[in-house]
Amino acid sequence: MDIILIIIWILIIAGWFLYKRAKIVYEELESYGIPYEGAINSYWGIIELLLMKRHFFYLIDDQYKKFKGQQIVPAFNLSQRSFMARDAEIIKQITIKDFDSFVNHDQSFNGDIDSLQGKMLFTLVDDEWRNMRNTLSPIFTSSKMKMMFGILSDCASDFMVHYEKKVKETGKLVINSKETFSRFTVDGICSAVLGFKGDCVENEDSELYKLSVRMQPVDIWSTFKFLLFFFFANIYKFFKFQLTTKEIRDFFYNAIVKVMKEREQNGTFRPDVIQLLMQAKKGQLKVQDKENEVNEAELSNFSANIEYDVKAKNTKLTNWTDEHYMAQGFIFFFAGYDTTQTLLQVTTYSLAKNKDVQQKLIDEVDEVVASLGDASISYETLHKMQYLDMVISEALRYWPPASATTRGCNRDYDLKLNNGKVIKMKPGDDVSLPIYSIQHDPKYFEDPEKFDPERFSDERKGSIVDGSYIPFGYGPRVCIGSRFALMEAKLLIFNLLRKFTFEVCDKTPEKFELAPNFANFELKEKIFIELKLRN
Ligand code: HEM
Repeated sequence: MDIILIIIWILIIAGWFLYKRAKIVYEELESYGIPYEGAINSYWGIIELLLMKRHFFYLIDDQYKKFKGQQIVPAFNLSQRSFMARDAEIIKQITIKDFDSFVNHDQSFNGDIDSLQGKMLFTLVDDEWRNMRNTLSPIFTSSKMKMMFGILSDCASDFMVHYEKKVKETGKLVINSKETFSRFTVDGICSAVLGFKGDCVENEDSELYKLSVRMQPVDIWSTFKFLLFFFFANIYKFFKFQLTTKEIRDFFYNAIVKVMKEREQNGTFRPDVIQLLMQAKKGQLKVQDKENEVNEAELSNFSANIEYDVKAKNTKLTNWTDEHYMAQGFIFFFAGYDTTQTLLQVTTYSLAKNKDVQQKLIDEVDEVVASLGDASISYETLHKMQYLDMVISEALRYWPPASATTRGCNRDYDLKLNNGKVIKMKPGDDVSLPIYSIQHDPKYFEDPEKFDPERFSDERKGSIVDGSYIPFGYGPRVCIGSRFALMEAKLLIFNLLRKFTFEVCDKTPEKFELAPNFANFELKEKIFIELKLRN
């Protein structure tokens, strides 16, 4: 009985302490007309996350919907002031126009917080980030993507051989789309980035596939560590937690550092990311390869990456260690395979549900196949497929694989609101960009719950407001791997639709509902769809 009383008192005091802290942090916002209620929601939201009651995505979306009409509202963090932008103009301002005041992703990240995660491009800050981004950008230009196109085409062919054999036995096959597409994207990223064949599609017991599953924070302990990493960086640091296990660190050491050394000794060459990382390490990688560059702006809707100048003021910070290169291999793998498999899940599910869209895409695929004769599809031809680009663009709007991203404020900054008031932002403040929510805001996208690729047609795409469509983020800190992801996803959809149609089956869920883990696209009910052999 005494113990229960003590616990109740501890909870009351902790609750009162948190309330007072929220008041100090957010009180100032009330004077700008930003409801204080938002701050309390944030605290309650974090408790729900800790208890694994809801997915992070729903907290963001609820907060976004609750404060209709506001341009900026409080977000979720207990270590620093945190805001959520719910306005395309503000997103544009923060990510592009005033980028120099918002260079980094989040203040809690830095090199010493986690030996591997702290050194990835995603988490590097300021000039260290600028230098690394400049070093790595040449790896993801269209000329380099063309170089890797053959590697990914081979992965897509292996996938097709495997599944054609299976489907032919009965004429149709029900697949667990998350597992099926994860196996493909792990193979793709493994072959194109790490430089060896993954064999996850062919080999059901693949150790690499099992490792990729273990990398996802789905169990309580990993989710808890992730939450500490994001929301209570000081506690995370104090206990010297690491998000990655020794097994994962060893895998990436062997896959990146060891292979780089071996290739250097043996003088072997393969057109993959690891080779480009070796060139980048020696400073031999040039940003432009004009002759082979593809003008993607001419070829597709949103596939083109704008190259921003992110030159560092202090260019001397380039003495990268082996751990830095290992960290880049890790982030390319981690950020690359799960996002792209989510895109494939959403695309195939949406095509199965929207047969008219699927038929229109099949018509385009057939037209391209007829024009190819015996030749294989090229990088340029794939990117010229306009309807495929529209479908993929809509899938990325409908369910963006990354439902939010963040920017940390790195210097005093006046954020002007439409009501004439100015929020005085300080170094250490965070702004989250709610990718899913803004892409589902009827203010920007009419009938947002409808899967409608026509939004991206030549006639209509011009009316999309800048800053409201941001599946790969926005500005100089935009996803570095977007070209790779689009190429991989388009290639597989093209190959699949040559042979199969996607059908809804008994086990296909009516809608997506995310499981209550922290961050990744893990559904309560898995998506099963049927692959049916085309006549
Ligand atoms: C459909 C697939 C993908 C989606 C939707 C996606 C989405 C995103 C988003 C939203 C960001 C944050 C951008 C920002 O804050 O403005 C990001 C960053 C990043 N992504 Fe992706 N991504 C995808 C695939 C990939 C692939 C294939 C790779 C690597 C091969 C990759 C590597 C990265 C890296 C390294 C960053 C950090 C960039 C930086 O901080 O400079 N992503 N991605």
